[in-house]
Amino acid sequence: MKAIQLYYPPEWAHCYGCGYLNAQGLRIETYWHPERGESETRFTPKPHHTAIPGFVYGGLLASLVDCHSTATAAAAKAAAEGVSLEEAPLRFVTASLKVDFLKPTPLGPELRLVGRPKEVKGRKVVVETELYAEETLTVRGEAVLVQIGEGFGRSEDAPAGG
Ligand SMILES: CCCCCCCCCCCC(=O)SCCNC(=O)CCNC(=O)[C@H](O)C(C)(C)COP(=O)(O)OP(=O)(O)OC[C@H]1O[C@@H](n2cnc3c(N)ncnc32)[C@H](O)[C@@H]1OP(=O)(O)O
Repeated sequence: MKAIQLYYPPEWAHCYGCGYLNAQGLRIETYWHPERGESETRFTPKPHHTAIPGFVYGGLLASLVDCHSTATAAAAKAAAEGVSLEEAPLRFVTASLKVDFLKPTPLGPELRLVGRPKEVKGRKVVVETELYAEETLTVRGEAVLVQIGEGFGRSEDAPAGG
């Protein structure tokens, strides 16, 4: 199975969280499981991703939820449209990101994010994510992702980062 991010065309592959062309980035890989209607990302934080010793920095966890959600949105929209990402790479950016830190996330174990599309409507997809450290749910996220066109980032409305 090919990670959703690997379908991104090169011009969309520089993102700090999910761009395969960003050597300094997290380069997360998300997989879509059509039989479950869910996505999954696995990531093992490094020692420098520390918040307080022994626990993962929350900003990193938010980044994981963010980029996991954009990938989930692309796969969910493609599934809803009955197209493959190969033939129609769909481009989503994050409009809104909500992250609840339910418990401290231990630094060391591989983390597992499970995403489910809650709404697929027009250009908008809402994705719910659960993040587990081993079997413990430590973070819950909800993101609103909006599909964009080729001209995104080339106008005066371009975002400052991302
Ligand atoms: C395979 C290749 C992939 C390649 C993808 C690789 C990219 C990876 C990106 C990684 C994630 C990031 O960090 S992205 C970077 C951070 N994000 C950004 O910079 C985005 C900055 N914001 C924007 O450019 C804009 O606000 C947009 C594009 C998000 C939305 O503006 P718009 O295009 O005018 O959309 P608009 O018509 O107003 O809204 C469309 C729908 O979304 C809803 N909506 C819009 N904003 C919000 C919001 N903040 N909270 C809730 N809902 C919202 C609206 O109510 C509407 O729903 P309804 O009425 O239809 O129900």
